[in-house]
Amino acid sequence: MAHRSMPGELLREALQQEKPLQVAGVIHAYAAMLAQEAGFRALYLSGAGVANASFGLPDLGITTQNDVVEEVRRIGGAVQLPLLVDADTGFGAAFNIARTVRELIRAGAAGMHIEDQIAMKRCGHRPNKELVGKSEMVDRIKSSVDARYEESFVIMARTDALAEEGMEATIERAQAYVEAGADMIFLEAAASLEQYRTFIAEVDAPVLANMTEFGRTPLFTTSELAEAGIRLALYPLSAFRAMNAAALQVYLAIRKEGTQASVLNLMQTREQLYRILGYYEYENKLDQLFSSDGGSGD
Ligand SMILES: C[C@](O)(C(=O)O)[C@H](CC(=O)O)C(=O)O
Ligand SMILES: [Mg+2]
Repeated sequence: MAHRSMPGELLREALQQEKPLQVAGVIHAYAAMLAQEAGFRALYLSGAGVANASFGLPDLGITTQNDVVEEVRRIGGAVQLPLLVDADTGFGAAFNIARTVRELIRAGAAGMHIEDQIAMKRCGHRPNKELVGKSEMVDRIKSSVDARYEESFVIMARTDALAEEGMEATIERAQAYVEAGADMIFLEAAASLEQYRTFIAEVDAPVLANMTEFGRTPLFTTSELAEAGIRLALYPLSAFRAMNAAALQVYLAIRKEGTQASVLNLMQTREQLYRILGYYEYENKLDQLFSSDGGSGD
């Protein structure tokens, strides 16, 4: 039987094909289909996205392991692309973290990132983040690596230390995380390309840069990031923010004008929606299987 690549293998392959690998945030299954249509090789499920979009909650460590795993399953049912998953602080202590890893693998994720904030976490681009000590984070990584029964599953360690502790301490942390088995490092909230360069020179693992909008990190281009040595460029909520702005405009227009005529240009057409869903193939299948002459006769 032909070997079918595991999601983790697909993510690792994609990392070789594109430098930096652009990773598109998708808040749900249909967004994943849109990102696939646009040609991305890797997708991302944002913790903020799950909290904000699916639950109307802020990104403060309120959603659960199961909330995230459920979303991973749905996305995996819609697309084949490898999915990197935001596991926040791992959803508990050592055994919970181990279960997070196993459940994510079972749900079809390609990898996850786990961060060094305390469980009552905040968005990485907000002030007053609080971190666990280096050794506690090392324990989180060890629990993750130990629980990984599919070896290609990517365990990425995210450090939020830069804003709180400065570059030297951040590098020390990242080195310890790699030593503990992290495959890749997510350097959160860097403020300049120079910071990426300094960090990458000292850390022996592929580094991800978070290009989230309206945060601490300027919106660097892929060529700027490539030049600085960045291997993954993340756009966690870009499409979500755009969807939200468009949706609000549509709601306001309908309410104010009594018709949606003026905002049709903001909308995807029925034809576009159906094409990306593969709707027509389903319809053909219906016709083929259940056409009126060969049917049950009702
Ligand atoms: C990447 C992130 O962890 C997320 O959940 O998407 C957020 C993104 C954001 O709030 O802009 C983060 O950077 O903490
Ligand atoms: Mg997050």
